[in-house]
Amino acid sequence: MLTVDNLVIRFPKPHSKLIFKKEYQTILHNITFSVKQGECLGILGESGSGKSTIGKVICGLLTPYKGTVTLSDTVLYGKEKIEPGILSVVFQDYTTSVNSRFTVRDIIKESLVVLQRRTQVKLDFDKETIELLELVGLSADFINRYPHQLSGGQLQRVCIARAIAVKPELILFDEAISSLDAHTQVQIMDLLMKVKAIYNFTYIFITHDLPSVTYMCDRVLFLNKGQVAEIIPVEMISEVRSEYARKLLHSILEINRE
Ligand SMILES: Nc1ncnc2c1ncn2[C@@H]1O[C@H](COP(=O)(O)OP(=O)(O)OP(=O)(O)O)[C@@H](O)[C@H]1O
Repeated sequence: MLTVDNLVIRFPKPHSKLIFKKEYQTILHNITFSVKQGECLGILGESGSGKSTIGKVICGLLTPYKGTVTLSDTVLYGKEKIEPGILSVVFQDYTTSVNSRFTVRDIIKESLVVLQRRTQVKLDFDKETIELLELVGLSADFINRYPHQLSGGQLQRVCIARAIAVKPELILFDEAISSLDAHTQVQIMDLLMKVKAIYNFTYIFITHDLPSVTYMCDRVLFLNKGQVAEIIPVEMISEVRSEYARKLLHSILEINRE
């Protein structure tokens, strides 16, 4: 289970007029939510609302000014060290999230090495990689390919295989399917649902996209200017109470209609 409690993130203002003191801009204001084991939480909000900043805190790229993030009884950013491989991230920009000089074998092996170290069980890397490739819908012969020899959808499948390979507690998807075409998006969402059912993974799904939230998520968190406007089960999404969530849903539906 992931628990985010009273998270505050602030950044120094770039053009502060103060000379001896830094001025700060608060980006996330006392964010509190939790995600149960096996649950998928969608984070929906306008551009600049702070969605990716929440993701960056959870995956350790940013340290909170205040608040705590706890994953399976481990306080991230506390004195305890995060166990490597406890969480995985899949970003939108799959081209820059892999080393272009690595083959698919090398990309996935990085995760398998972490898993081997954690479990102290010797792995047959090629066998595990081929199984993972098959799980994400790619045949064994992809193992020797380089990123430039793959389509966007295929490369994102490799990134998903890499994320799964460490058997993490939680996988964070930050706009992970947004740049794929509609058909590939549906295929990848089906794949993610299948993988989640097999491993009972916990997912956080950051997106602008309402249909993917309703398709994938159990609950949705509406983020407005760095504040939680509302958290609601997906099947009750048409009954949102906060003005922000109502307006956001309305504007998304209008755009989709056009
Ligand atoms: N390192 C940083 N320094 C200063 N400001 C930052 C930094 N990172 C993000 N911000 C600001 O924090 C705010 C939230 O950014 P964030 O990327 O989390 O938004 P988002 O909801 O993910 O947007 P999008 O959907 O466009 O990706 C933005 O105003 C952004 O300019």
